[in-house]
Amino acid sequence: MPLKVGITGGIGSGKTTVINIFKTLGIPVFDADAAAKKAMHENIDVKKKIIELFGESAYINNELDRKYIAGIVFNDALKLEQLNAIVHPVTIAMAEEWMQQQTSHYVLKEAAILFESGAAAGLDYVIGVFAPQHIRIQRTMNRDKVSREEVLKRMAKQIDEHMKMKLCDFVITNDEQQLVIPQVLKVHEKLLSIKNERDAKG
Ligand SMILES: CC(C)(COP(=O)(O)OP(=O)(O)OC[C@H]1O[C@@H](n2cnc3c(N)ncnc32)[C@H](O)[C@@H]1O)[C@@H](O)C(=O)NCCC(=O)NCCS
Ligand SMILES: Nc1ncnc2c1ncn2[C@@H]1O[C@H](COP(=O)(O)OP(=O)(O)OP(=O)(O)O)[C@@H](O)[C@H]1O
Repeated sequence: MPLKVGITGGIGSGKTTVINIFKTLGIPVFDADAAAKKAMHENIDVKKKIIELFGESAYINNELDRKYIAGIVFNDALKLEQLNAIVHPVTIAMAEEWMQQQTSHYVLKEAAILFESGAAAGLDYVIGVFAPQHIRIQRTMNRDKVSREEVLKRMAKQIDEHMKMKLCDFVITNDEQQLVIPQVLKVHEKLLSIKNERDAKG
């Protein structure tokens, strides 16, 4: 069984960018955002609950209207909590099933809200990807073509970044000053040696 390793960091921290380096090292990655989206489109029970919560206009031609839902949940804490309660347990179960099938030394589970969703509890280690807030805001505004206010609203639903990093076992700084690849290699080597030690102990 591989080590189960989470990788987290707030919106725009550069998780996807860092993960692409781990992928070149042959490490399988579970994308929790993508799994949540899949569940919201394909899981009949999840879809039913979402329609109960947001009404028929939650879907247009069977496609989740993400802009519409985002407009509600990032302005209404209770609705976000209710949406999370529908989606997160299903996503966590999907990740668990996927991780059990992998044969590598370790696997990565990527999620912006790994601690917030309770998913970190089932993992062996967590890697944090850190970037300062002003860089994260600018990156997300550029990538998603959204306003500063929209980015700030999502940030407000995520644990403070410094606190999040304190909860992590490893931190990779992606601030455009420090080189990222050597930091990834260091964490990779460490995880391989932990796994080897674990296997040697039986
Ligand atoms: C509200 C939705 C429809 C908006 O879709 P949209 O395409 O605009 O955003 P996307 O899903 O790509 O998320 C972009 C970023 O927003 C932030 N974000 C998304 N969901 C949440 C959440 N529940 N709490 C806090 N931040 C969130 C994360 O930083 C994420 O990386 C969508 O984010 C959603 O369904 N969220 C609830 C499910 C969830 O928690 N997904 C994240 C699982 S890790
Ligand atoms: N070191 C870097 N230098 C320059 N641009 C970067 C760097 N790291 C990430 N970016 C850019 O910043 C944006 C956000 O990065 P990325 O999509 O990897 O973040 P993320 O943590 O996965 O975000 P989210 O939680 O929103 O999904 C992307 O457009 C990416 O290309």
